[in-house]
Amino acid sequence: MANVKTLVVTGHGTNCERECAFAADQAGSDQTVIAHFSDLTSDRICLADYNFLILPGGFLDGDDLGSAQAAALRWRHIRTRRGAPLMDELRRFLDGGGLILGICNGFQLLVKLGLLPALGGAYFTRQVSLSHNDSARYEDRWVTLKINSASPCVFTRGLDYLYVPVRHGEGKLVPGDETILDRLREENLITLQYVDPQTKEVTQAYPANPNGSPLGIAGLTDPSGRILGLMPHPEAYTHPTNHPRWTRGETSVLGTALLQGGVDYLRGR
Ligand SMILES: NC(=O)CC[C@H](N)C(=O)O
Repeated sequence: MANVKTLVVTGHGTNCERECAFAADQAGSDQTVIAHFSDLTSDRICLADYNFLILPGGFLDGDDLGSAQAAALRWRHIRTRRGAPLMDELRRFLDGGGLILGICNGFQLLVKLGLLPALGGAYFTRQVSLSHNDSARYEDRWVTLKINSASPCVFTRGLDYLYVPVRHGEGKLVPGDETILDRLREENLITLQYVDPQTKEVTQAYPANPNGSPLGIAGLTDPSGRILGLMPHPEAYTHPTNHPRWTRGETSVLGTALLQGGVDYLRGR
């Protein structure tokens, strides 16, 4: 039974690292560390010592050049103090069976690094982007999500619907070419979709879909199912009283369930 060692990477404008670490602990992570990005490059922190990497939400580099765009370049081109490219460590982390969860700004980083969706196993090749919401506004409210049970994603096993908050300005998925949406469907890499809260039908219509993402795409996985990126914030729903209508007795599956799925997978359950 593997110990779950979680690394939450912060710095350069992230703002959800403490919530993410709290949710990881709640999901049963044995060891959870919040580290600045520079700790990775100064070799104070080594990715190889962890098996669960969380890229939290926030405003990396102030969303200048587009959300997570500069951060993706930083990850892609920086070397650690020992001289090795950080990307080599990330590759080894994935080859070694590590899990990655990217939330909101973290999801934006994963697509801009080309780690999601990795259609056809083409990792580190950018195939989609996340860009400005159709509303041209920052959207900050709760949404209903449907989970695709046919997806290989290890985080969402056993879940059907989630009710969680979104807070983003750039959440609309933009495919790199006209074949991508079909391929995402065929390879079952669409893990989470916005649905109408009444009919539970997948929707591209505002406001149930906060950004106009095609096919209601709210979250994607990779072919291994060990990487999940999503625009909504599961780590913001860790207690029943986070639910906007808890005083009326309303409740639902906590967002923590997603992190729990990752922890259970690492434990071999
Ligand atoms: N909460 C977030 O992570 C927001 C991500 C990004 N800054 C956006 O507005 O789209």
